Amino acid sequence: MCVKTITSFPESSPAIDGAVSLFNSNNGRLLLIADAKEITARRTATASFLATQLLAFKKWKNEQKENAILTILGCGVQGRAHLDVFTQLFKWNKVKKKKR
Ligand SMILES: NC(=O)C1=CN([C@@H]2O[C@H](COP(=O)(O)OP(=O)(O)OC[C@H]3O[C@@H](n4cnc5c(N)ncnc54)[C@H](OP(=O)(O)O)[C@@H]3O)[C@@H](O)[C@H]2O)C=CC1
Ligand SMILES: O=C(O)C1=NCCCC1
Repeated sequence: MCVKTITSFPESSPAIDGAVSLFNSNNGRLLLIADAKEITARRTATASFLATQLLAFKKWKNEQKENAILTILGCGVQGRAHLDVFTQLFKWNKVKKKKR
């Protein structure tokens, strides 16, 4: 059994904090408490990549793949996690990062 507790304070930096608690589902014992920031960052970026692959990459012709540009808007925790996952799993012609 697993519970994730998240706080979201958009004016704070980073905006998201929290904890993941994992319990043994046979006896209810607490097994671990982990940082939810890291897990949420990796989970969300991986889900974005899978969605992009199913909805876009699979339908692209070779020419579109060769000319693809990745643009990251906002360079916080999610921006960095998305940059990591999207550049590791797909080859881009150009990568742009937009900060304010
Ligand atoms: N769908 C999902 O599962 C999830 C969604 N989220 C959402 O993703 C978003 C980002 O979260 P996270 O990366 O953790 O937050 P962070 O606080 O780590 O990063 C937010 C970034 O946005 C930048 N930013 C804020 N306002 C502007 C602006 N006007 N123009 C350009 N950049 C701006 C900040 O810049 P600066 O450093 O200058 O302040 C900061 O780098 C949030 O809306 C959050 O709710 C998060 C986790 C999971
Ligand atoms: O963990 C999630 O999923 C979140 N979604 C929206 C913003 C906060 C975290």
